[in-house]
Amino acid sequence: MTQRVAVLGTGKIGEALVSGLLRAGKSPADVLVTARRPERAQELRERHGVEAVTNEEAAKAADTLILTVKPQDMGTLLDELAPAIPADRLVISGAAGVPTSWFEERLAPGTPVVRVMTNTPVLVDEAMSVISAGSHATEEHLLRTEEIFRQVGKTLRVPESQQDAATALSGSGPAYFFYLVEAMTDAGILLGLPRAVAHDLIVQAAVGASVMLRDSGEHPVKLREAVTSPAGTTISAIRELENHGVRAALLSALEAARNRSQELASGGK
Ligand SMILES: NC(=O)C1=CN([C@@H]2O[C@H](COP(=O)(O)OP(=O)(O)OC[C@H]3O[C@@H](n4cnc5c(N)ncnc54)[C@H](O)[C@@H]3O)[C@@H](O)[C@H]2O)C=CC1
Ligand SMILES: O=C(O)[C@@H]1CCC=N1
Repeated sequence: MTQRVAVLGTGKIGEALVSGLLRAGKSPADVLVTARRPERAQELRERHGVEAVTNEEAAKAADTLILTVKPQDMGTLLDELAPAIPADRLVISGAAGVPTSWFEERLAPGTPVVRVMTNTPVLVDEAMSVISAGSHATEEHLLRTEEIFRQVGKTLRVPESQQDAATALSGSGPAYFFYLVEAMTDAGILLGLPRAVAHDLIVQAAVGASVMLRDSGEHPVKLREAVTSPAGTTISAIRELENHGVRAALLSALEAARNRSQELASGGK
C-alpha cells in the first residue's frame, strides 16, 4: 500500500475513508487528516489515533492527498494548498462535479490528478468508487488510487466524461434506496403495522433483493417476474407504480442529479 495518505477536509466521506483504511490494516502513523475546526481535529485524533495537521503540513508530509471538501469549498482549499503541493504528489479529488482540469489549472504543471466518486457505503466496506485519470495521471497513479479505494469496496474506471452520470447513479445512489425504504415503511404504517415491524420487513427485503441482484447473475426483470404471480398481489402494486409514473420520475431524477453535478464543475454554488 502507498506510504503516507492525507485526507484533507475530513467530514463524512473523509472520515469513513480514514476508518476504512485503518480497518484494512494501514498504520495510523501513515494516515494524516485535516479539519477546519480544532475540535473536529481533536475528535479525529481521539477516534482514530491519526495525526491531525494543517493542510499545508499534509501537502508536505504525504505522497497522496485525498481532497474531500465540498465542491463549493474546493476553491478556498486550493488557494491555500496549491503553492504548498510539490508536483510529485498524487492529488485525488473526491468532490462531485469538479473536473480534473480545474485542479490542473491551479496546481504546479504536471501534477497528477485523479477524480473519484465514491459513496457512503464506504462505512461498511461496500462502496463503489468510480475513478478517472486527469491528463498527467499515469497507470501507476490509477493503481495507487484503486489500492486505496479497494479497501472500502469496489472500484471502477470510467472516462471522465462519464463521471457526472456516475455521480448521479452511484454517488447519490444510496440516498434513493434510503428514500424508498423510508416511503415503504410509511406504507407499512398505513397498512397498520407497527413502525419497527415495517422497518425490519422492508430493510430485510432490501438486503435480500440486493444480494440476489449482486450474486444471482439474473437480470432484474427476471427477478421481478419471479415475484409477480398471475393475478397476484405484486402486479396490483406494479400497476400503481406505473400509474404514478415512478419509472419516468427516476429517469428525470437521475438526469437532474447529473445536471447538478455538471453545474458544480466550477465549484458552483
Ligand atoms: N456524502 C456523500 O454521500 C458523498 C459525498 N461526496 C463528495 O465528498 C465530499 C465531501 O462530502 P461530505 O463528506 O458529505 O461533506 P462534509 O461536509 O461532511 O465534509 C467536508 C469537510 O471538509 C471540511 N473542510 C472544508 N473546507 C476545509 C478546509 N479548507 N480545510 C480543512 N477542512 C475543510 C469541512 O469542515 C467538513 O468537515 C464532497 O465534495 C462531496 O461532493 C462524494 C460521494 C458521496
Ligand atoms: O449530494 C451530493 O452532492 C454528494 C455527491 C454525491 C453524493 N452526495
